[in-house]
Amino acid sequence: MQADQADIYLASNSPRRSALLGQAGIAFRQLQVDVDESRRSDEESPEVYVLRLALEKARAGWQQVAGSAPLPVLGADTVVAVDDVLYGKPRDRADAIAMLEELSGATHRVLTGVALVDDREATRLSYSSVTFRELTRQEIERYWDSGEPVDKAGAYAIQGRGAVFIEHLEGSYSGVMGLPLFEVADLMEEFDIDFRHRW
Ligand SMILES: Cc1cn([C@H]2C[C@H](O)[C@@H](COP(=O)(O)OP(=O)(O)OP(=O)(O)O)O2)c(=O)[nH]c1=O
Repeated sequence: MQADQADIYLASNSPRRSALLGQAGIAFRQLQVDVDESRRSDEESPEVYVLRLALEKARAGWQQVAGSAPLPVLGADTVVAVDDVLYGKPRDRADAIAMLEELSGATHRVLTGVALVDDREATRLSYSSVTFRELTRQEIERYWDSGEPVDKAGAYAIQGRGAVFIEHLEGSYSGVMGLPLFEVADLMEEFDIDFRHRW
């Protein structure tokens, strides 16, 4: 797609985020950005952290395109949180198994920050509450072996096999999957970007 036919840039390598934007009928071009995803300290709350990262990704994208074909840039970041402990993508098998054992039979939060940046900057936060049924150790190990958890915050995918663990969801399905479409549409409206003419 040509930049001049797109509504926005998406500063993300996540295939889930691309799929969700496409689902809403938003035309976009993808940008590769690289930002430091480390948390500043334990005092940085999950909410502040995801919004900061979403903004940093969108700003990094805007720096790439501002001089040439300037369309607003969308960035997003997703974490799973249990109290103030954050679970991002698992480092390895042991990390994923520990995360899933923590999520088993309990309720956790999924936070996704989204940011839209050009000369302006705006952010939205999506907050969901997800309850897992009890998982057995064998089930967790099989799930890891399926390959699905590897690049997902909290080591599961609501859009995949992980759906069978979810007893209850309160919030936003697309937000848990990585890009909350209600909030994205709201940001687009704030920037006066009309994507619905394509519907
Ligand atoms: C909880 C959950 C997360 N995820 C994914 C969404 C995100 O891609 C990933 C969280 O990692 P992020 O660091 O938010 O994003 P990313 O590194 O994959 O992509 P980028 O920074 O380039 O935009 O977890 C799912 O796909 N399904 C789920 O149910």
